[in-house]
This record gives sequence, structure tokens and C-alpha cells, in this order.
Amino acid sequence: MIVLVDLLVMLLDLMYYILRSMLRVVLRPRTKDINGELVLITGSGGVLGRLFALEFAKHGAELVLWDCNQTTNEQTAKLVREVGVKAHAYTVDLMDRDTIYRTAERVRSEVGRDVTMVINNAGVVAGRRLLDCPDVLLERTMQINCHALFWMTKAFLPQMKAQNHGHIVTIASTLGLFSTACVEDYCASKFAAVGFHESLSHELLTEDGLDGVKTTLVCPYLVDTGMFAGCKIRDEMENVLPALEPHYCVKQAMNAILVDQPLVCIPRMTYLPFLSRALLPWDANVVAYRFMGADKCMYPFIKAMEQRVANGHANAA
Ligand SMILES: NC(=O)C1=CN([C@@H]2O[C@H](COP(=O)(O)OP(=O)(O)OC[C@H]3O[C@@H](n4cnc5c(N)ncnc54)[C@H](OP(=O)(O)O)[C@@H]3O)[C@@H](O)[C@H]2O)C=CC1
Ligand SMILES: CC1=C(/C=C/C(C)=C/C=C/C(C)=C/C=O)C(C)(C)CCC1
Repeated sequence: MIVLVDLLVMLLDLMYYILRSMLRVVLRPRTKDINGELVLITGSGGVLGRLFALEFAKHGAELVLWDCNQTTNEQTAKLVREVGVKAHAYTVDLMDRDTIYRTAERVRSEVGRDVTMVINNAGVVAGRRLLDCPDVLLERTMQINCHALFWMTKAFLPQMKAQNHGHIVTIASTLGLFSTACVEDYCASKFAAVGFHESLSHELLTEDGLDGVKTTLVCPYLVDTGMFAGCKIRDEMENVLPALEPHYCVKQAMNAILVDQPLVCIPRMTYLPFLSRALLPWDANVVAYRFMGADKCMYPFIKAMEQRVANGHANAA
């Protein structure tokens, strides 16, 4: 009897949440006020990281900026300060767990208060075919795109839980939801990031009295930042699904973060391949990928990367 009541309640809840999600597409819910929040962004010297920093600054948040590239990170900090907002830049190599923990302690003592939002944005890709790729580059992708999420969460979640207030954002990728050829390291790390993020979100939901700690998973399609320069699908398909403009991508991600949306795929159309991967047979997806030129979309990217390595503009080791 109890199970039937539970089933009925579950079905009603299920319908409520489906309807609410559909309505939210049309009627945007109220955004939360992040004025005064202390927001930490990793990879803040990069293209999306910098744009995130500027967006959060516009909303009045104080910023903690982490990147391994001191020059570009300081430039981001300068731009943020020009908006009239406080920014604290730290040079951090996310491959090193101890550095993450030590810098988290430094932030606590130097800034004098707890980080309330973490935007895990730093990411890398080897850009080589698996068999041509030096092992250290494969390991680097896993360390930065996946392992760093463990250490960042262990460093900053305890204070959020203690205050029952916080937000953890994972910038994953559509390549964490479906895959293509020649980006094995990247897909492995982004699928791992998606799995990590989802499990963490479930864990927070099962803990009583922790409804104040939110999570958002951001899965963008190809963005025109240079990270995947050369990546290309069939011309005709590119008219339907062009590379995202970085500002647009960050705006869409911000819209989701500010309404505590658990998942956002950018653009919306990329929910389709995510669904088709789950629902259609493998071979059906393969022929669809071939038709769209998605099977070999990374070939020109790999070629361009080989060229950059040969010219000494990219990491050979
Ligand atoms: N561009 C795209 O098409 C897409 C990107 N994404 C994801 O968005 C995020 C941002 O990408 P994007 O802005 O394009 O890339 P960028 O390369 O412009 O930015 C990444 C930043 O992370 C920094 N970084 C790299 N390694 C480390 C490290 N060990 N420790 C600290 N910082 C590090 C980089 O420093 P530096 O390079 O100077 O050494 C760079 O400043 C990534 O997670 C990426 O996977 C998701 C979907 C699509
Ligand atoms: C595989 C695939 C596609 C192409 C995906 C591409 C080109 C993704 C690139 C993503 C990047 C570079 C993400 C970085 O994080 C389509 C056309 C959507 C159709 C379905 C299958």
C-alpha cells in the first residue's frame, strides 16, 4: 500500500518537474542575486574564463582568479578591476593537488572569507591521435579536466556545506555527453567530469538541510576560442550548427547558473545527439555522424595541432 502511495507521489512530482522545465524555457525564472558572492574561476586567463570573470564582475561578485598563466590571468584581473570590482589573481598549476590545497588556504587567509561559488573552467586537450600522443599529455588532460575537480571540491565544498550556501559549476562539454574520433583523452576526461558532477549533485541532494548548495553542469558545443581550431563538420551542417561565439556561450551559461539550473547544453540543439546516443543503435549513430561530417570533424584540428607542434607553438611533450 505504502509503495503505491509513494509511486503516485513520485509520478506527480515527475510530471511537475517535466512541466516546470518546459515552462522555464518560455518564462524565464527569477535570477538570483550574486552581488557580494566570492567567486573562484579556474582557467581565468583563457577565453571563456575571462568572459566568465567579466560577467560575474558585472553582477557585483568579488573574484578569485586561478590560472597557470600569470600574464593572461593578471590581464583578466586588470579588466575586472576596471569594472570596479575586487579581483585576486593566483598562479596555480591545477595538475598539482598540493598546490590546489595550499592556494585554497592562502585565499582563505588573504581574502579573509570563504569562496561561495567555484567555476571549474580550466581545461586542456592533447590534440593528437591516441597512438601518436605522448603519455604525459594524456595524463595531463585527465589531471586538469577531471582530477582537479576532486581536489577543488575537497578544498571548497566543506565551507559551503557548513554555511549551507554555495554553488559548484562544472564547465564540461558536449564531448562529455557524446563523442567523436581522435579526442580520446578529452572525451574520457569530460565524460568523467560529467559523471563526477552528477554524482556530487546526487550526494548533495540526499543530505538533509543542504538545499543551499547548488550545482550546474555546463556542456557547450564547439566554441570559437582557438582551443579546437580547425575542428569542422560538413559545410551544410555548419550552417545549421555553427561554432559558438564565446560571448554567447558564456551568456547562456550565466543564464543557467543564475537560475540554479542543474544542466545546460549550449546550444539547445545538442540535446538531440545526446538523446540519439542513448536511444539509437550504435551503427545508426555512426551513419548519422558520417552524413554530418561529425565522424572526421577532428581531423583538421589534429593536422593544425601537428603544424603548431612542428612550428614550436604547442607543447610537443
Ligand atoms: N573551446 C571549445 O570549443 C570548448 C571548450 N570547453 C571547455 O571550456 C573550458 C574553457 O575553454 P577555452 O576558454 O576554450 O580554453 P582556453 O585554452 O582559452 O582556456 C583554458 C585556460 O586554462 C588554463 N590552464 C590550462 N592548464 C592549466 C593548469 N594546469 N592549471 C591552471 N590553469 C590551466 C589555460 O592556460 P594556458 O593555456 O595559458 O596555459 C587557459 O588560460 C575548458 O574546460 C574547455 O574544455 C567546452 C566546450 C567547447
Ligand atoms: C559528434 C557529433 C557532432 C559534432 C560535434 C562536434 C564537432 C563537437 C565539438 C565539440 C567540442 C570541440 C567541444 C569541446 O569541448 C554533431 C554535428 C553535433 C552531430 C552529432 C555527433
